[in-house]
Amino acid sequence: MNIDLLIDARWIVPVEPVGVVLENHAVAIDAGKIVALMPRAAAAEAFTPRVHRRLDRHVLIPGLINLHTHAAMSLLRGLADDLPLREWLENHIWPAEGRHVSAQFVYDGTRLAAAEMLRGGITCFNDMYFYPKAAADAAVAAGIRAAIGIVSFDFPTPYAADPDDYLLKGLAARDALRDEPLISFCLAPHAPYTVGDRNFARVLTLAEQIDAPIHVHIHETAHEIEESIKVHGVRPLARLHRLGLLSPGLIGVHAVHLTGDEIALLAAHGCSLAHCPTSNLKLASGIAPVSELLHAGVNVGLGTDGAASNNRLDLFQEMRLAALLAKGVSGRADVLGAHQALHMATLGGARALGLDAKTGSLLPGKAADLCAVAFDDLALSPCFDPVSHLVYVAGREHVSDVWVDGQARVEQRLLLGIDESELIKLAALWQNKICPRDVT
Ligand SMILES: CSC[C@H]1O[C@@H](n2cnc3c(O)ncnc32)[C@H](O)[C@@H]1O
Ligand SMILES: [Zn+2]
Repeated sequence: MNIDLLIDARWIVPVEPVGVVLENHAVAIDAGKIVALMPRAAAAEAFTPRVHRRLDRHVLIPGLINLHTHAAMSLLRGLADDLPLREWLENHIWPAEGRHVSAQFVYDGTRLAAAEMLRGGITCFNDMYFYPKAAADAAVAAGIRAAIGIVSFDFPTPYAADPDDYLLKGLAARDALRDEPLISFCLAPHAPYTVGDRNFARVLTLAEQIDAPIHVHIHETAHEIEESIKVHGVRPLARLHRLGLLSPGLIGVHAVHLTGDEIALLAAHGCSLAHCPTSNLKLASGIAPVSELLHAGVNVGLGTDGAASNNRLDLFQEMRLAALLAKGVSGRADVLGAHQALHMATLGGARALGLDAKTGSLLPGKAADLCAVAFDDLALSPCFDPVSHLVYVAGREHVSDVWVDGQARVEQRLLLGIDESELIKLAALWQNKICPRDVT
């Protein structure tokens, strides 16, 4: 059978079924989709590929899925460090966004972020930012899969005047991108402290009408919960429950501060969470109870959050940190092992986004969203267990090749179709515009 691409690899970790590691297998790809996974010799007999890649010292995994980011914020990376969330947002980030964020800012910032993510093995990101059409256009230009947020706040910004304006602009972006196979949309109300009940009700109605997930920051800080009790009489999660938002379509971001009852509530409603361990630590928000959430059956994916609070868009870092923190806080070395961390960074994210029929694991019929990690490094030698090394040793610098929808986007560590030096110059131009006025 003639096919587009055959990739031989020393190891393939399909993620589904859980725990499987295939040695000396090949993945056959045609028209952007995975056709088969089989032993190399059998694949060589069965297929005549147009392109045959031999990755003899590599592990091939599904492309990583960044379940929560604000991609364009890469242009604000390092602008305000070492601050807690409220001070960071109110005194630094929101003023800077008010002065600088435009469609061009979002297009340039998202291209910068997409390039960093692709080079680090990320093939899909879930975005929450202003000017979603510009973010989607940048994702398409970079060739990365993206779930784009139809954002909403109660207050006006240079992007939109009122809650209806936010939703109408988001819907217009969705309409403009409806034929783009790499782009899907989520409703993205910012947080319970910036979105009122009426606005949440509109978001829910719209999410049901267009069958899209709802992606919202929730229970990020202790202060958020105290304020909600003062203003609404209940904790934020109880408020979202009261408004009917808890469902398998809900992606809660952060969820650092949860009671046992709230964990059970999230599990009972089939909600997903985006765990962002680095951002939660850097903003001193706390540590999410991930082992308890997983134990209760909550679907958990991994997010970087924006580069202004992380300050990297690096899911290898998030996998390792998620695993280490879960062990450290539980006092149990056996919680959140390497396979579970990889599952969170791939299929967990795909399930949350409702994209698991398309991506997140290497099953025949799914899109060929793939990441090859080169184990040709003394730090990765010897290798008794490639999944252990992926999580506990490897870094994004070991990513050698990336495909999205069967298209090569990174080859032998080089981005294809993206001019890195142009992006670096563009970032410097934005830095000149933003500084020194915004540095306080
Ligand atoms: C509606 S656009 C997104 C909005 O969210 C802000 N933001 C970035 N990181 C966080 C975070 O960790 N918690 C809350 N809000 C965050 C971003 O600056 C945009 O204004
Ligand atoms: Zn965020």
